[in-house]
Amino acid sequence: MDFLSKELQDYVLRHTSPEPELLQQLNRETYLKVLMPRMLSGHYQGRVLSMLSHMIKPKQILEIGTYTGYSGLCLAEGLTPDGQLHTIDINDELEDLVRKYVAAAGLENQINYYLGNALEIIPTLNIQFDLVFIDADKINYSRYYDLVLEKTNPGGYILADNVLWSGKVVQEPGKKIDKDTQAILDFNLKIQQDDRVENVLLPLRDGLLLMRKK
Ligand SMILES: C[S@@+](CC[C@H](N)C(=O)[O-])C[C@H]1O[C@@H](n2cnc3c(N)ncnc32)[C@H](O)[C@@H]1O
Repeated sequence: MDFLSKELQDYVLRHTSPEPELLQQLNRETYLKVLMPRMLSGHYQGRVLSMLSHMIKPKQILEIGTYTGYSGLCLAEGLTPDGQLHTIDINDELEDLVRKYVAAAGLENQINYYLGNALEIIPTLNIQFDLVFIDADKINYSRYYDLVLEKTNPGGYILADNVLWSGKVVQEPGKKIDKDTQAILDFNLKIQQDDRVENVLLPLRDGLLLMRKK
């Protein structure tokens, strides 16, 4: 679902910094070779993630849901020179592609890629994060939040993608709510009621929830 008209989307993109060449290549290769390429953040959201990361200047970033590595490379743009990004994905079929682009970006020493279930890997990470990006299976968003909140520094940020879930969060009353939509509804409500964080839901692409740990 598009929340802006095609004309406005084009205008917004024409007034946003261009997509870096390497990310254009990764974007193209994902669309050519990988299933469900719409999962990739893409030019506009990628520039937003990069801008937010530059504003935060994180030393430690956690990303849940690497996919082909696009959003991770965007977030890594704002790392401090000695900073590290930790990114987790359960799908090992994308490993070669991810590692190829991490190497092409010259970030092999700053990006730590973990293959496996994020619910099992996060508890093993003995790291405090300045920025966390939740972008994996929607059903587990609340669990990821519970796992990462204690590992987020006070004043640190947690971002969650797809929180408008193609507009299904406001579907007609009486219509059956599927499991993923219910999980997103529960997650959004939980954050709104949690006074340990301040939160702003941005209607950006499929909805990006920004949280700041107090
Ligand atoms: C929406 S895609 C991530 C897109 C990526 N962040 C981007 O913007 O380019 C979601 C990813 O989460 C991964 N995923 C799903 N369940 C997972 C789990 N339990 N642990 C780790 N990764 C998982 C999927 O394999 C998929 O690659």
